[in-house]
Amino acid sequence: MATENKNLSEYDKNSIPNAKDFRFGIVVSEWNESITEGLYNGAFEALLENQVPPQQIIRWNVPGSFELIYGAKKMLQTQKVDAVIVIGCVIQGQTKHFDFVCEGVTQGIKDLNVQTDVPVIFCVLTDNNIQQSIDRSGGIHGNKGTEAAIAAIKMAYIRQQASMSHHIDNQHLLSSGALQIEEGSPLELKE
Ligand SMILES: Nc1c(NC[C@H](O)[C@H](O)[C@H](O)CO)[nH]c(=O)[nH]c1=O
Ligand SMILES: CC(=O)[C@@H](O)COP(=O)(O)O
Repeated sequence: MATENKNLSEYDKNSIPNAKDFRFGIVVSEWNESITEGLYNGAFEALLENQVPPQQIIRWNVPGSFELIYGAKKMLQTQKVDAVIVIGCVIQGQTKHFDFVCEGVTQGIKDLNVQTDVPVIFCVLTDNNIQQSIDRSGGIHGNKGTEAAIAAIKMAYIRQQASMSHHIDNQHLLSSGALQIEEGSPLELKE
């Protein structure tokens, strides 16, 4: 379904896990600032609406969308967060630079999702013109920042559940004797 057939800001509030204990990082590109600020506001408000305290939301700015990769990587390395949202707006110019920036950011953020344990949500508009960006950052098609915040909550919850099930599996295996960990082993569970 294309964006023009859905509102990016609409979501079923009953389907959203409780997010009050999650911490979120948001890395925001300064290129096309009027658009990225609108996307950030959509994301920030959606997190607040789902009980995330503002003090649990960390914002960093980077020069452009290509720097979202490094910014997200350093946030993951230095901050205790349950998900990161990267926000950018790339608009077609006169040259092929658009293609390289879009492809580079897409692949870079994909790589972070593969290589690290914390989900990184892709909130980067890749538009033909500024009107398309306006329409998707609080305009007629809603706000992609809102969509990204909801995705971040859902992915943080999936990460939390996966971690808990892994721990339960270990406990079950230990209690059943199927898994034996030598004393002093780095795998030894500390109570
Ligand atoms: N043209 C756009 C850019 N270009 C800048 C790059 O993202 C990058 O900052 C530069 O190449 C230095 O590494 N960035 C956007 O976010 N949006 C654009 O439309
Ligand atoms: C995505 C870009 O870097 C692009 O907007 C820059 O414009 P131009 O291709 O005209 O240099």
